[in-house]
Amino acid sequence: MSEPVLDIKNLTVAFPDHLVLNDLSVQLNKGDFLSVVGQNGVGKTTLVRVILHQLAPQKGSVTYTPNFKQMKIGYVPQFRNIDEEYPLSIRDFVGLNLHDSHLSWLSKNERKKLNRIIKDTNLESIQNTPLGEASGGEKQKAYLAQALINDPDLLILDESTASLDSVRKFELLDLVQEFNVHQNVSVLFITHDIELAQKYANQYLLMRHGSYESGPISQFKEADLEEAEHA
Ligand SMILES: Nc1ncnc2c1ncn2[C@@H]1O[C@H](COP(=O)(O)OP(=O)(O)OP(=O)(O)O)[C@@H](O)[C@H]1O
Repeated sequence: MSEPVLDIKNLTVAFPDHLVLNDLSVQLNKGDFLSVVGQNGVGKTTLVRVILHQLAPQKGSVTYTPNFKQMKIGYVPQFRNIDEEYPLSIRDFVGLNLHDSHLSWLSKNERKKLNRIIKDTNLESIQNTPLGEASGGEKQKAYLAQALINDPDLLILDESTASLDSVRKFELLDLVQEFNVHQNVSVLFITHDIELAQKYANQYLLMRHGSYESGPISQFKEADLEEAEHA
């Protein structure tokens, strides 16, 4: 039987002026690739903020296995442009997540980890390029490598493929799929792109204002999303 990584039960989040999440329950098992879809403002990022303990729900719970403290979570944000003058190379940027000590240099082990992730995310040939000079697809790959460097149990992609062209979207998600399949990293993928949502996921969560639907991706009906997107 699959082991739950996240068990989200009856989650309710309200801001002073409106209710955003209303009794949302969904489970993410070890090795799942869960696509989360739904129209703008339905609460996808709010859900992520609750999972990351940045926001406390009014009701409901998220249970982490083994527990929140021990769970390693990697996060890849939506594409944002980085100043051309940004001084760090791609390699140094990816390595930022390794620094958990006061030392300003990397240990032998950390260097090994960094070399491995740079290689596994196909960044070797451009690792010394300043991040500010990299293309959009390369920047997103650098964010992905940074999120993966500590071998997360859960990888959250928050519209990370938005504004990439279709070749780069598939390239990024092919990489994610490698880690999902071969290293059993569970993935929560927020997207408006139905093609990607269906191609890579084994599970889906369709969010509507106040009602939710989830299950194996084979049961996902595009018509439901269209209806939800235009509700
Ligand atoms: N701190 C806050 N205070 C008040 N309202 C908020 C706050 N954060 C989010 N909201 C509102 O909650 C709703 C859900 O926002 P959220 O960002 O979770 O939606 P989303 O589904 O991720 O949307 P999108 O697809 O546009 O990113 C929106 O109406 C938003 O304006």
